[in-house]
Amino acid sequence: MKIALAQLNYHIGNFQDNKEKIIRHIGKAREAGAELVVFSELSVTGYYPHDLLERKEFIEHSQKTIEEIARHCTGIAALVGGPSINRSPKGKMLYNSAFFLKDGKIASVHHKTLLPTYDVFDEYRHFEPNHDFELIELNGKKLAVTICEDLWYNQPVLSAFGREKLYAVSPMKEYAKQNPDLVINLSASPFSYNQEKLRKDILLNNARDFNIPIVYVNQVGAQTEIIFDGGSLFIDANGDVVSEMAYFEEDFRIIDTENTNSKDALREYEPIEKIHDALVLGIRDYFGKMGFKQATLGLSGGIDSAVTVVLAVLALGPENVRVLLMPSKYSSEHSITDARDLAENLGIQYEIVNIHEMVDAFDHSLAPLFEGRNPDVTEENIQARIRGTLMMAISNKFGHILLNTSNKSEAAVGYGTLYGDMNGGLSVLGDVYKSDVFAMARFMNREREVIPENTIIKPPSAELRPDQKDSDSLPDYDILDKILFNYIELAKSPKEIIEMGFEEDTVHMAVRKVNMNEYKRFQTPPILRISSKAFGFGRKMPLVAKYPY
Ligand SMILES: Nc1ncnc2c1ncn2[C@@H]1O[C@H](COP(=O)(O)OP(=O)(O)OC[C@H]2O[C@@H]([n+]3cccc(C(=O)O)c3)[C@H](O)[C@@H]2O)[C@@H](O)[C@H]1O
Ligand SMILES: Nc1ncnc2c1ncn2[C@@H]1O[C@H](COP(=O)(O)OP(=O)(O)OP(=O)(O)O)[C@@H](O)[C@H]1O
Ligand SMILES: NC(=O)CC[C@H](N)C(=O)O
Repeated sequence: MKIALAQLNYHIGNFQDNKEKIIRHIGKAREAGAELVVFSELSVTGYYPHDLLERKEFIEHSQKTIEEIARHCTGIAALVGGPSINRSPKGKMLYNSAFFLKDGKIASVHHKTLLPTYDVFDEYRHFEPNHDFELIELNGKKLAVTICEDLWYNQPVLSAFGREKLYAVSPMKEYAKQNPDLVINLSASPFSYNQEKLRKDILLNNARDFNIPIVYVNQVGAQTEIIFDGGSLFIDANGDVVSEMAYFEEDFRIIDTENTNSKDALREYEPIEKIHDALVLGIRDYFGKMGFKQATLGLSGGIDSAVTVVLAVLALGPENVRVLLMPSKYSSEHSITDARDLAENLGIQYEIVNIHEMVDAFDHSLAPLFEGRNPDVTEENIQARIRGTLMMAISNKFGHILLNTSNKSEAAVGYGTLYGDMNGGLSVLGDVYKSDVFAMARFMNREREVIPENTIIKPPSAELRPDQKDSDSLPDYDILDKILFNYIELAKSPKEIIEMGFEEDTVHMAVRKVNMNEYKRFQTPPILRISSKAFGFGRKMPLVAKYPY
């Protein structure tokens, strides 16, 4: 059977554009002689529409759109993802479904069985689970239609008692009893660097365990902070990849289920490269889908703002990025030259605004109130807040969106000033540990020195007081990041982390800072997610709590 895999980037709630894109690809698939074209999970609405799914008009609009798409499905069949309402004696139930379109009509509707409700997923909030496992018959072949998590049934889910809980039902086992020729999976599986391998293994193992080929079509593109990487697959019954589609871009491919001999040459990625590409796509789609074109940020000569500005230029073009260099009396001469060199290398607009006098004016006005008190973090923060105010002035005046430059290590331990350098509309590096920010800077310089070498090799500093270094307040980043990764991503206890060989005081200090600073992260902009445990709505922690750490 010839099947077209349509790996596309959807705009949530933009039924018009999504519909046109789907119809265009149905036509393309038909012209190429495909018998079936498969789109990704909730393709009509975009994944994930959250509480838009609670609105009657939204569901009706989706239903009408699918009916219209169905009318274009002649001479070819299609599987399109969307919400479906089932009217039963118990009332109206909403399902996350795959619509099988054929002969100009909706021929059947197949629902998702396993509804993920962990990390960034919240599907039980809106959908009911499926209990029917009916195959589709098409041109003499029997097809089992599954939706994303349906193939993840044997993955332990984080539960109150550890990572033990397993789903009670296995959709694959239910379908396998009926001997399908092929499993189709409509997916919306986001990128995360520590889940990538797991995802592929799950898919390959399913094919191998049940001895059935799998057609897997993933969504691509960023939806606010969640970045979908695509990488759709055709896997043969031995669990070998026959076709692997592009990452971080739309792709369209026709496969022949009878021909599994010619395997695709798979492209090798450097470890940091996918994170890099994910963030570029994240910025581009946040701006593109919101109708923004231009970004701004403060360029300090340090590595975080350097990496952020390079990503912004790749996503939006140099003509759409404008930066401010805002030296104070504590800024070193090389910070200004490093920042200027970078701006010139990138060909972006930059201006220098010295904040020295503004800082003095604040200090002067506050002097009578602060009489008898020594300068402390208050004065340091005033500098960061003056910069934050200037950046927001540029944003207001010219319509540039401010990119936040805080990395995950800083966000974790609260090393940043509220309403200062924590300002911004979108956080680019908030899920990237400082050690990976260095790796990314090196990757960006792989062909030529875009980021001045000095920016990469100098010790990180906030430059808010004389000779300040991050290492005065924090452990070295290579140690801190490992502790944070074990605590945040792997949910290990401080005791377990100490047993791994980390110094006791350092572990307690890091963990205490993470817990104490929930309130700060609650006020940060959305963070582009590249890990399986990013700060944001996939990590829900109480602000007010007595943390056992
Ligand atoms: N639980 C809670 N719920 C709600 N609000 C709470 C709170 N606890 C404190 N607060 C509020 O938060 C304030 C403290 O937060 P904040 O004003 O931000 O200040 P704070 O966290 O005390 O200081 C900022 C720290 O970040 C460092 N920094 C600043 C700028 C850039 C960089 C860098 O290298 O990137 C590092 C700086 O050196 C300093 O160590 C308190 O004064 C209080 O108003
Ligand atoms: N002199 C400056 N000129 C322009 N922007 C600045 C300046 N200093 C700080 N900023 C802004 O505030 C952010 C926080 O900077 P800071 O230097 O305090 O620490 P950082 O987290 O090490 O960041 P970076 O590595 O970019 O310096 C910077 O990324 C930058 O956007
Ligand atoms: N849409 C989904 O069902 C996604 C959940 C799945 N575990 C994934 O990350 O791919």
